[in-house]
Amino acid sequence: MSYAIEITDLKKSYGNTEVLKGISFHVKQGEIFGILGINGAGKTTTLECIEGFRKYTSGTIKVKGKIGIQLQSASLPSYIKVKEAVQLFTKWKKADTDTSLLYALGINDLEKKLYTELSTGQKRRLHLALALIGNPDVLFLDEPTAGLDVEGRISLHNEIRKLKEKGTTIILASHDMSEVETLCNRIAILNDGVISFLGTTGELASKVGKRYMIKILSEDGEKEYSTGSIADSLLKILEEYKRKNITILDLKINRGTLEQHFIDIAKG
Ligand SMILES: Nc1ncnc2c1ncn2[C@@H]1O[C@H](COP(=O)(O)OP(=O)(O)OP(=O)(O)O)[C@@H](O)[C@H]1O
Repeated sequence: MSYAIEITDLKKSYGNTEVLKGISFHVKQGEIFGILGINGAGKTTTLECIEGFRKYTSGTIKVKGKIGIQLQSASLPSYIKVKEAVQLFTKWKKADTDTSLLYALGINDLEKKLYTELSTGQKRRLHLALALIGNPDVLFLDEPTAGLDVEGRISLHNEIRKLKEKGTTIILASHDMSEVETLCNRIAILNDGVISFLGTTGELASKVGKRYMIKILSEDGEKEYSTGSIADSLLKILEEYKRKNITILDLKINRGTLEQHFIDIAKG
């Protein structure tokens, strides 16, 4: 198996605070790998160490091939034109001048606009286009669709999938489980400086599949019950409502979502 990224026992401290306490994982060539965690879990720190932007305390990091990094918002000057940003990155990466990326990402008609005039979605697309200049083998995305509406997210997700189909290895950080579920082959969930889950989203889903959520809306308000056995629990719950003479207005049963399981794991 060929790996694009290999991380072994990576540790990073800011002052006396150890944020990464020895994490190890590898990313296979051509896969989309997701790093998940709640705010402050260390996702950006991990990405920046791998990208080479941040010094780490110890451990080893190996990355194969050319890398492309999607900028965070506010990384570009407000008054740079889209065209100028593209030219700057093309020169910096010693790449061929090529506007097909702008066409592919649907932002070709924005060339004369100033960065500050772009919408959040347009900025994200520009950041992706800039990261793709020079045709990277490994692409780093940090919260690639943060702040986008549903349509914007779906459309950017499609672009990311197309890149995977072309063979680009993608590592992305997100706290959005649904984004990761739809895009990633494998994920690592960071919690308290260590990886608390490493595997496929399918493996995570099979754990979740064993639990169900029963949601009951009554004249007393809404209550949620988590159970592994619908029949036993539902019977007990309904008997309880009958005994207390509380009217049930609505009842829903859902399979536990990956989101709920992620929150359980991410918060330890
Ligand atoms: N430059 C820095 N100096 C000191 N502490 C920092 C620095 N950057 C990050 N931290 C701390 O390290 C921890 C991890 O931060 P990081 O940004 O990597 O988390 P994250 O998972 O990406 O969070 P978010 O989802 O909020 O972006 C946080 O507690 C943060 O306060």
